[in-house]
Amino acid sequence: MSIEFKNVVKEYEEGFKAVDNLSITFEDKKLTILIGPSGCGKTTTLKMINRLIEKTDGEIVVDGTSLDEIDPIRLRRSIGYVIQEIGLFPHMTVFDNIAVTPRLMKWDESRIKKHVFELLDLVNLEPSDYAEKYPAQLSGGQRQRVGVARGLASDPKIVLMDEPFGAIDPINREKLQDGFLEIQSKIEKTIIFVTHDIREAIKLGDKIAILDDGKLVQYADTMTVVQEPANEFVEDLLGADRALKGLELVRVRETYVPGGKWIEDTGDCKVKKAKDFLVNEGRKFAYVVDGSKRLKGYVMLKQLSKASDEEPLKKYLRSIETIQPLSNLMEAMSLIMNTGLSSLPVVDDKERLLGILRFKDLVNLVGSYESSDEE
Ligand SMILES: Nc1ncnc2c1ncn2[C@@H]1O[C@H](COP(=O)(O)OP(=O)(O)OP(=O)(O)O)[C@@H](O)[C@H]1O
Repeated sequence: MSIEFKNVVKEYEEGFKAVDNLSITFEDKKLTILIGPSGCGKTTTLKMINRLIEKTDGEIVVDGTSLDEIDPIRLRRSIGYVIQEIGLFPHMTVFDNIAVTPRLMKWDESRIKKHVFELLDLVNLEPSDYAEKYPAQLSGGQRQRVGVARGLASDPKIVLMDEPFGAIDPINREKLQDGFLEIQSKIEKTIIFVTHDIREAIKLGDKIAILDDGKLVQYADTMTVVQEPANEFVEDLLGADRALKGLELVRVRETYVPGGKWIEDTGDCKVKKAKDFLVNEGRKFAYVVDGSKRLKGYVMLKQLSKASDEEPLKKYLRSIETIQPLSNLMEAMSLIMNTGLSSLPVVDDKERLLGILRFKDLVNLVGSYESSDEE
C-alpha cells in the first residue's frame, strides 16, 4: 500500500510547525527511512499515519482513501507499530503480548496460536522456549524481536517503526538489523522507519527521506542519497569518510546486474556448446548453471580452445566464490580481489544464479564517493 502526504502540516503552538507542508509518497512494499536531527518532525510524521497525532492541514491518502474517512481505532489495528522496548506489557507473556491485536480483531484462538508461533520463528525466537516467558526474563535484543513480531501480528500491509533498535547495544543492534532485513525480504510490507542513525538508514532503507525543520530536504533511493547528497546538510549527515563507509553500507542487491546469459549444463553438455557460446558472445569466460539455474562454476575460453569439441564440459568447470544479495560491497570487493575475475556471481540461498556484480561498478562507486568528497 502506498501512502501519500499532500501538503501536510502539523502545527503545535501558534505558528510553530513541527511538520511544514510535507508532500511525499511512501511507496508500496518499500522500506522508507525517515531521518534528520532531533526535533525535525520524524515521529510526528510517523504518528500522523496511524492518527496517534492528528494533522492540522493537508491530506494523507492510503491506497486512494483519505485517512480522515477511516475510523482511527480501526486504522490503528490495521497498521503495525513498533517502538522502543517500553512497548511490551510487562505482566503478559511473550505469547499474549504478540496476540493482543489478533484478539482485538477476534481471530479464533487456533489461528492466533499458529500465527504467533510463525511470527516467533520469523524473528528467530524458538516458540517452545519463549512463548510463555515474560518480558523481564528476556534480553533487550530479544524483547525487541518480540516487539517486531507484535508489530506484524495483525498481518498489516503497513508497518510504522520508531527507532525500534535505538535502545540496543551496537553488536546486538547489527544482529537485529540483519535479521530484520531477512524478514523484510520475505514479508514485503510498506515500512516507514524512523532513525537518527545514518548507518542504519543506509543499511536498511530502500529509500531515504531526509527531514530538517519539518521540511523534506531530500527523498531518493538509498544509493542516490549516498552518491548525490542534495546539499551540505545531507553531506554532513552522511559524514566525511563516505568512500569507505559507502562500500561497507551498500548491499550487493543495490548494485548487481540481474539476469544475463549463461551456459546451461544439465549433465551432458559438451565443450563445443560452451566454445560456440563464448566465441559468439565475445567473452573470455562464462558461468555454467544446471537445469534449475544453480551455479556449477565457470569455464574459460583459453582452456576450452585446447580441448576437443566432444569432451564433457564438466572436465573444465572451475569453482568460484559467490555472493548473496544481502551481503555488503566491502565483502564483495575482497572476494573479487581474490578471484581476479572482472565480476562475481550473485546467488540466492539455494545457489541459484541471479546475476553478476561487476568490478567496474564497485570501482566507479568508490570514485564517485571520493569526487563528491572533494567538492
Ligand atoms: N505535543 C507537543 N506540543 C508541542 N510541541 C511538540 C509536541 N510534540 C512534539 N513537539 C515538537 O515538534 C517538533 C518535532 O517533534 P518530533 O517528535 O516529531 O521530532 P523528531 O524528529 O521525532 O525528534 P527526535 O529524534 O528527538 O525524536 C519538536 O520540536 C518537538 O519539540
